[in-house]
Amino acid sequence: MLTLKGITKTFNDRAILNQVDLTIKDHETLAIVGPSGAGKTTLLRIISGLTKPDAGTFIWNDQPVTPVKLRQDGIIGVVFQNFELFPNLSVLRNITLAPTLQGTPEDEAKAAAMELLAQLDLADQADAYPFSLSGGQKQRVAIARALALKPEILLYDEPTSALDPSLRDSVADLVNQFKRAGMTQVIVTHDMDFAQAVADTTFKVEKVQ
Ligand SMILES: Nc1ncnc2c1ncn2[C@@H]1O[C@H](COP(=O)(O)OP(=O)(O)OP(=O)(O)O)[C@@H](O)[C@H]1O
Repeated sequence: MLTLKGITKTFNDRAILNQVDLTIKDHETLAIVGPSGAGKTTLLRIISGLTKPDAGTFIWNDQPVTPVKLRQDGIIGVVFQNFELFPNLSVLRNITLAPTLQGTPEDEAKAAAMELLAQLDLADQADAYPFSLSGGQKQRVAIARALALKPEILLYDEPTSALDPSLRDSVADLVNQFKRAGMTQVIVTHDMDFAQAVADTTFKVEKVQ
């Protein structure tokens, strides 16, 4: 369980998040919703260790922790809104890069990546480069890349917004499949129908006046 307490963030003297408390329970899928500009992405970036809060504490399984450490330790994985794949690396290499940098032997990392690609219906794209993939395929590679580090919590930033609306249901199916497998997931979305289709819990970020 990850607990955030008193998360506060100001940009250019404008308060975006003010004393936000949030608990992410094991195995739940939590949707972070709220109006545009309320600070949803900022909160996700703080949980990912990509943005430093001005104040606040994080407790992981009863121990104080920093989000940077959680991400470095592979406890938190992130699927970015625009996928952020490495354009000069094949699909397979996009997925094996972080595990091999962390010391997993190349063969082992490749075998695990091929398994993930097969699960995500992408096995035939292992040698492709990101430019040749559809939006939905890029997203699944981004998900495979995050899963390759075996995170305990998977974060998604607006997973439906960079995709054709017709793909929304397939993203919901995937998220629900991971949920059934026991994954803990946190999803920033402005899409209330999507949130309703996947979330066990909804957390609303309010705009600070
Ligand atoms: N690095 C930054 N520097 C300055 N202002 C920022 C920065 N990042 C975000 N902001 C501002 O913080 C506010 C919240 O942004 P954020 O992207 O977190 O909102 P959001 O709820 O995710 O919005 P949306 O639904 O439109 O994506 C916005 O007004 C944004 O302009």
